[in-house]
Amino acid sequence: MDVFKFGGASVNSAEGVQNFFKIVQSYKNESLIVVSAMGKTTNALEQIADNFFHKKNDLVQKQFEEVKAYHFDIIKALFSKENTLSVAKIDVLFNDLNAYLQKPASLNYEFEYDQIVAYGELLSTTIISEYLRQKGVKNQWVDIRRYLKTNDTFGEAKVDWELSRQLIPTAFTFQDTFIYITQGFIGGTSSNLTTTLGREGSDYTAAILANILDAREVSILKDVPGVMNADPKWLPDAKQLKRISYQEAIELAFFGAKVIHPKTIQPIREKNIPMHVRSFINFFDQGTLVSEASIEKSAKIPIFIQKKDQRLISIRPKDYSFVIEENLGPIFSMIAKHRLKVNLTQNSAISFSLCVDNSKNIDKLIESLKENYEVRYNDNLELITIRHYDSDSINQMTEGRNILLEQKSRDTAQYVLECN
Ligand SMILES: Nc1ncnc2c1ncn2[C@@H]1O[C@H](COP(=O)(O)OP(=O)(O)O)[C@@H](O)[C@H]1O
Ligand SMILES: N[C@@H](CC(=O)OP(=O)(O)O)C(=O)O
Repeated sequence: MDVFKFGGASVNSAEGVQNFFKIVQSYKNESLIVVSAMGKTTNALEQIADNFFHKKNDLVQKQFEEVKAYHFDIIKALFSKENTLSVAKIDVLFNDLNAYLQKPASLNYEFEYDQIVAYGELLSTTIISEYLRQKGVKNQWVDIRRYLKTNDTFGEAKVDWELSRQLIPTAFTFQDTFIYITQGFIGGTSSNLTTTLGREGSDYTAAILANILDAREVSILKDVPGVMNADPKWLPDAKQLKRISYQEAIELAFFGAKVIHPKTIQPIREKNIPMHVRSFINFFDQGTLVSEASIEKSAKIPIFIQKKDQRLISIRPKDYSFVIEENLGPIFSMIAKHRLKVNLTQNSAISFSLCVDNSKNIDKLIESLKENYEVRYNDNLELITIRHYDSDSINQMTEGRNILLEQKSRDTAQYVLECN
């Protein structure tokens, strides 16, 4: 059995869904297909959740109608007039969501977020499963929330592996069907409340299912030919990497290469399952193979990762005491409490610097830190990471730029730079 993951970009239009059908139709093995919300639907639902929580009802209704119209444009192009049954199934989901939005919100923001945002994947998978059925491709739609169990950390739920290992094999038996369609990114608590695994978590869902079901391989379908040595939207002459090791893939994801979700590699590596990152446009092209095998020469070329919108925070104890473990412990627990992603740290005797993704929680962190520390920061910075760097690649990235902080290890060089 093979696991596929189709991201939002692959199914952002009726043509995308038709292309999905062509790929599935041409594939002859048992397939479990994980799908994300269509296009930028999760972003739109995030806004609805935010306005719902803050009781901005007019905006909620307007944005709900926009999401509905976007999906119905696709539905109209896909379904025949006679296929009222499929359209009715999709309508049920919109009616459920609309009914939810009419009720008062609870006081738990993350809970409300998950209940609303999960509709993106419920809608996309229903539309796709029904379209395949209309085209005569037998498949089974699975509500993954019943089988992929998590704790109740809404917004970033942790997988309950023990329970999921018991339940997931009961859903995907391949007895009556060759093809399963299910949702990425979402799960359910043991009391069946909807949760999400964190933004862009569908790759992770594919990896979890592959691990539990001992898949033969995983294919992640993207709008790029594979993993490149840079985001081609940033550096257009980026080169494709034909083959990389699990370790390299984890490093790339950790440093922020958006092409693979950071949590994806661990579950497939544990079972030594190969993963192909390949184009949904040219599905039969080779793509990038991620596996145990050592990095090929091609992967040893410099790999560039850009993270925008960074903040560099410098912290100094007010009493000029050394920055040692007893200071670092409380600083890191404050960072964890505010759920911030630290991308780089550096310390001297009496100061500690960290480079973090900008987010609304940073100001709260800075306020908390100011109780015991002097805090300074720079905004609107760029963090560039170069794996397998050499002097040319460093020059290419830093020449003529103001470097605020730099750090090098044997394999990786990182630069916090002012934006030009
Ligand atoms: N090293 C890289 N190689 C390939 N693509 C990359 C890389 N770094 C960032 N990307 C970006 O990742 C995008 C694909 O990932 P993503 O948008 O998350 O796909 P999806 O949401 O469809 O799963 C590409 O369009 C590309 O801009
Ligand atoms: N739809 C979710 C999950 C996801 O992984 O999406 P995508 O595969 O399009 O990145 C999100 O946008 O966060």
